[in-house]
Amino acid sequence: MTDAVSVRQSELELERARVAERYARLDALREEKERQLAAVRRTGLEGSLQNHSERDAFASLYEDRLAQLLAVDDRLVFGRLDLDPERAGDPDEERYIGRIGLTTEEHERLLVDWRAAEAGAFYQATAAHRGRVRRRRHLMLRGREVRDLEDDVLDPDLLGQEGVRADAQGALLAAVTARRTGRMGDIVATIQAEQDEVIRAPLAGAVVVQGGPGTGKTAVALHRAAYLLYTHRERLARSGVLIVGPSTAFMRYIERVLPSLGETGVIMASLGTLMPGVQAGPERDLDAAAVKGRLEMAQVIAHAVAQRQRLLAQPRRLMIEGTAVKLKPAAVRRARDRARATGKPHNEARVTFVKILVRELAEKLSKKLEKSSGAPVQRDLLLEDVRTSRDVRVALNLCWMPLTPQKLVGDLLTREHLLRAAAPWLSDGEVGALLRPADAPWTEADVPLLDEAAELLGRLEAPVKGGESAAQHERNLENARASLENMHQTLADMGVDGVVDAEQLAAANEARAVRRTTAETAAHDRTWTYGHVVVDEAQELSPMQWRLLARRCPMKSFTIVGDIAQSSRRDAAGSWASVLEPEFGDRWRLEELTVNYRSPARVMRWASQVAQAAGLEVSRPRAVREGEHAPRLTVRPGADLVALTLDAVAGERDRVPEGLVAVITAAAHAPELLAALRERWGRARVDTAPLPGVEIVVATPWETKGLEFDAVVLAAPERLVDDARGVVGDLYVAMTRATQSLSVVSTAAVAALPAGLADPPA
Ligand SMILES: Nc1ncnc2c1ncn2[C@@H]1O[C@H](COP(=O)(O)OP(=O)(O)OP(=O)(O)O)[C@@H](O)[C@H]1O
Repeated sequence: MTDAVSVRQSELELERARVAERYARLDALREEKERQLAAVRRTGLEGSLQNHSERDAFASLYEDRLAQLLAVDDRLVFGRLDLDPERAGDPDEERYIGRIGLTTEEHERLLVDWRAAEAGAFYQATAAHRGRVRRRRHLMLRGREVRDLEDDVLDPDLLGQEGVRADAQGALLAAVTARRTGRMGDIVATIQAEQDEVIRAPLAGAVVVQGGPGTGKTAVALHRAAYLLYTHRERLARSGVLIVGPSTAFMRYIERVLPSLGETGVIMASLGTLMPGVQAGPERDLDAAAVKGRLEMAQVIAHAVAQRQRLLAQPRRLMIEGTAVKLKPAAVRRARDRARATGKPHNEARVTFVKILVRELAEKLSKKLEKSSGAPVQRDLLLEDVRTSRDVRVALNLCWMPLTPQKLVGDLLTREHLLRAAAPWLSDGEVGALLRPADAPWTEADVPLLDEAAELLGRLEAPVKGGESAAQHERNLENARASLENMHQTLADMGVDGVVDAEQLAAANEARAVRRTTAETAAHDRTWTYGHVVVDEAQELSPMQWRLLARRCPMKSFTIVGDIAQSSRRDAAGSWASVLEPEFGDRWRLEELTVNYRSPARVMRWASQVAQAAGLEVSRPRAVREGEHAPRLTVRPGADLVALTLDAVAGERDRVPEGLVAVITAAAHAPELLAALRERWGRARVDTAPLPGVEIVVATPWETKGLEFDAVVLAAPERLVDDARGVVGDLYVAMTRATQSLSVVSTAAVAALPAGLADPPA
């Protein structure tokens, strides 16, 4: 054995022992939490606690911690920093970096959470600016086992020592070339300096992260969410962090990243699920999407609401308990104006409208009754008669009907006269694009319209009084305090250490409430305002979708990631400034990511060539590797697309054994290709999403937005551009999904191919 090999071997042995020590501590902590949890549950069963909610609060506290401890098992430790001593004469310092922080029972530090300030140097130190860092060591684990290590030596004094390499890139390269599973993984072990800067940017304000394909925007956005939750735990546990992505397929793709970083409390939503109670599908009609996305739709909705507050053309005779009373247009107008003047939303202002008219009608009725009977009547009793009169109810409803957002928007999109009245400036073509059958399902483009309507309509039931949440927190805190003594005593009796304070217990209750609203925010609380919102693939959002999101976080604390060039939108703005101007003005800052970790350089050259030929301004990130496989183009005019695609897929499966292959194609071709691929490779291996066991995915560009695959076969590229009415964004997205290899197949004439596609660069 050479010296270098033996040094390396002994270093590996050392690290294996150190890592094992940290796993042992993790296991011990898990056992402890399991014991505590079991004890709490037992106390509940024995009925010795004040009530179930106390037991549940404690149980959920322990469950949360246990879930976190369980989630970080894979590659718990991934780095070591060797540091100069803080003061001369001190010993050298070693710091292990991992997914969570761990200490020994004696409170000595075993592992530093990657998000802690003390871990920052692991990501930021460079040879030029090394700070106290002498060496950065990457520990490469599979599961719990240390497979390899790699040193990045920053202190020149260490260079030349046996087994030591400088400026190592192996950990990064191993990560970026690994086979894809169809689910995004975390990058916590190899976050690069420019990414780290974005991840650790301050919470306040809006940060826009622009970057070409594969620069890690999604990864960075998710790690930033984890960082913010760690750093601002108090604040964000209560208000919550919302992560928004383009589609449910994308949300599924990313859903494991945060749990693997020990964070489970975020709320994830696709553009179609942002309106509670509405599950909207994609908007397939590009014209309708374009009109619905325009900011002026806010005005259309406002008009539509105002037009549901109608006046009377002529007096109306109403029968109340057998007596006729007249409702006059002027009275309705006065009541309407006073109701509007309250500034309340439609349904809430209606209460005022109804109250005024009921009182006036009761007044008239009493006068009439007094006149006919000659005796005074008790007016209070008449109010009830007026309120319950069928005629009155019908008349008042005709003037000012209580409305749900679904009713308002549904009517608007199905009844031409209502639409034209609310939006007289729309052209016939635009009106035609918006109108749809009454039973048409909701689409993503409808969601902001519904949200706008909900805002202007207000609640149907009585409004909840303000200031509830602070008062509620006080009450929670009080309950928690009251229960603690009893709880601690019970736990102490059982020999369990209940290290929780009242504030923690109250926060746990509230955090649980936030988490419950993960599903329920969507289901119930449209007005919930988040502490931070992360928007991925942000170039896809329409102005109306931005308006909705701004409402979800009035503090405008946002992380916005995207790539303007990848937009599918025909009316896409050419710059972030114009996208963000309406909601953010100039109060946002731009960060750029410049390195592509996904696609090989040879794939990117081709994709960029196509994008530029179409006049798209693309970021040209530097790819971290050239790639092994030259991209392939097969053009056979008039041939069978299915046969060509099957051949190409077979070729890619040979090139990238055990790789995940995607066939990306237009919606019109997807069904026949899916059927043919299933026939050839079996049903279980071929599907429309990268589900477990699937080896070949058939999808449209929209469905693959944000995703990646080892190899991509792009079938009928010309059709993608036609379907997008000439917008090349979808084609560009499709070409940039491959981590290893790309084949393009077409049965069109070469002249019909999108510009730049016919001659792939070498
Ligand atoms: N520092 C890193 N270390 C290892 N892998 C990384 C790193 N940064 C990014 N990656 C990997 O590169 C790939 C692309 O990342 P990601 O999907 O976040 O890019 P993106 O910019 O959102 O791409 P797109 O805009 O094309 O959807 C992912 O597999 C991600 O894990």
